[in-house]
Amino acid sequence: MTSSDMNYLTIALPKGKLFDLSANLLAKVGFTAEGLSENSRKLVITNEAAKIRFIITKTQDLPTYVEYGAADIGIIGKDVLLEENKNVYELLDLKYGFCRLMAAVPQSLLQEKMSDYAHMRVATKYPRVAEQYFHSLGIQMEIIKLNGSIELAPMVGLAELIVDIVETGRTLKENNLIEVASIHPATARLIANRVSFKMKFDRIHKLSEDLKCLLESEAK
Ligand SMILES: Nc1ncnc2c1ncn2[C@@H]1O[C@H](COP(=O)(O)OP(=O)(O)OP(=O)(O)O)[C@@H](O)[C@H]1O
Ligand SMILES: O=P(O)(O)OC[C@H]1O[C@H](OP(=O)(O)OP(=O)(O)O)[C@H](O)[C@@H]1O
Repeated sequence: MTSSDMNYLTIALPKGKLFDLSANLLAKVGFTAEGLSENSRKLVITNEAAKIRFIITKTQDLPTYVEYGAADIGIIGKDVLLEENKNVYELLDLKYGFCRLMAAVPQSLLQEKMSDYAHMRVATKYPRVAEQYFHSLGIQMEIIKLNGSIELAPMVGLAELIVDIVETGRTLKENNLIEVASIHPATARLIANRVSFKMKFDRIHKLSEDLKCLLESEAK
């Protein structure tokens, strides 16, 4: 299956926190399929009548599916887009999934200025974002890539700092971590494969416009 199948529009949705919000939003503009659920073990769900195909991916892999055209479009957090840095079009800010990328340290390691953290270890799920951020400050750090529960790393001496996303701040607070730098805000984005955007322009453009109108009307 490839999106070169001109009859279908293939939409990638990520498992996890953005799945339900994204599936519900798309349903409101008529893009849905029977059995579309994060809990389903089916990874490809097709609506034959509407010529829509959904694929369900791991969050971090979604931009890769869209870059290679295995999906025409997808929905993914800006944090993941910044980290994965794939060659895709970002069409629309969907204004949900609010969080921000930031750096934090345990209270006991708090320094006066960012340069005081030079050469310390940073645990993160976002090594590229972390590397770029510290590089932009002219600070060299040792980046340690982890896949989750990042807040654990400073508590057990794996790293001094973390770079992660924060939403409510509850996880930081419960683990005695203090935010020392805000790196980038993030929300869910509609993205498109560059070739698909040209070849299936009418469908993708209409979907993007319909979503934009819906978000504007819901914001009123
Ligand atoms: N509190 C939050 N925690 C995590 N992600 C959030 C939060 N708020 C918004 N988001 C957004 O939701 C996206 C998906 O989060 P989720 O935790 O499902 O990611 P994941 O990497 O798939 O998780 P896991 O690796 O645990 O399966 C994030 O990339 C981010 O854009
Ligand atoms: O500010 P808060 O509202 O507390 O949310 C932030 C937390 O949520 C995310 O973790 P997630 O639940 O995705 O688990 P993970 O650490 O395994 O990625 C993120 O990595 C933080 O740990």
